[in-house]
Amino acid sequence: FEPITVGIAIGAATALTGYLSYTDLYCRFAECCREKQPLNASALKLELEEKLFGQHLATEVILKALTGFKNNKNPKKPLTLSLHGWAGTGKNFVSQIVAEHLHSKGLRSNFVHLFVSTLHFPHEQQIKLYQDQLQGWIRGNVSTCASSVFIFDEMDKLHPGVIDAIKPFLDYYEQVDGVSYRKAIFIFLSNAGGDLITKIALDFWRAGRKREDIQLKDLEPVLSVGVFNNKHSGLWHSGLIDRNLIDYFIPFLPLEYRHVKMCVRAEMRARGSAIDEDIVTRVADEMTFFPKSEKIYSDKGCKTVQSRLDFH
Ligand SMILES: Nc1ncnc2c1ncn2[C@@H]1O[C@H](COP(=O)(O)OP(=O)(O)OP(=O)(O)O)[C@@H](O)[C@H]1O
Repeated sequence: FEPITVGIAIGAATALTGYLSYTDLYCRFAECCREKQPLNASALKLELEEKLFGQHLATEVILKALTGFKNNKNPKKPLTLSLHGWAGTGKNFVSQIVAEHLHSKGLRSNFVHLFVSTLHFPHEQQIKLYQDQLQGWIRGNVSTCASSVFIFDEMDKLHPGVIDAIKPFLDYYEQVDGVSYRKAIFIFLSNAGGDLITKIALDFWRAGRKREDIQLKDLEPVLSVGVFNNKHSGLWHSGLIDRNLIDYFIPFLPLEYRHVKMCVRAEMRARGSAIDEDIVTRVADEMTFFPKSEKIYSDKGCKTVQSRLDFH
């Protein structure tokens, strides 16, 4: 080897490691968009199994969808998940967990964006403006970070048509105006279809069948058609469904008395208190249950558990 060649090689190696450690150092203090960072599927599985109660279908589908998508080096379209179910059954809770596994700061990350219909798109007269803004926001954010996550809460309160503005981004295009959306993830949350899910869960219960025996195929087709035909679903006659751009319709089952108790215990644990079964029972007994005759499912899921616990 000539000394000059060796010198260049050493120089290049130093520059490279210097660059790498600089990047590492930088990303330790400032948030970086790590597009290629793999998903820790077993950690996600463990967290969902430990923390999400009574949602065997959602757990299974979310795991499958995310691992498949993140393991695919060349996805043909962004991942689109539509979460449906009764109030307080864990849709926001799961989105938060998923967001944290994709970008460690979760909902506080610069690459995770939460839109709430009644907050961000309240006026029916402004649909055109919202569509333009939405396109601009999404284009800007995906240009900055290809693996951006967009969560749309309260889809059922979104004026019909608003969401169709993002249809071009969800489609099978390699690029739209020079930006590729294929690594992005879109999550829609909605109460629409909650009645259909409850009906099927109730049918199983009345037939003496186990809740865990409900399969995705019992619910997914009913859900997609139901949501498409529901004027108040945010996806009414939506091109997103028409064009099969939603990859998974994920049902959240209504929560039973035993699940509410599990939520109370989880909350006590999170507060660092010892589990007091008397209090657990008292809090769960204060919740209201439906249908009137059988009183199986909690009206508000686990939603008011935290505030109720404050009174005990
Ligand atoms: N299945 C569940 N397992 C564990 N905890 C739950 C579950 N469902 C709800 N919770 C608890 O209740 C709180 C409220 O639930 P969450 O906000 O996720 O409901 P939601 O389905 O998004 O309701 P909404 O449709 O009204 O927005 C969560 O922060 C969590 O603490």
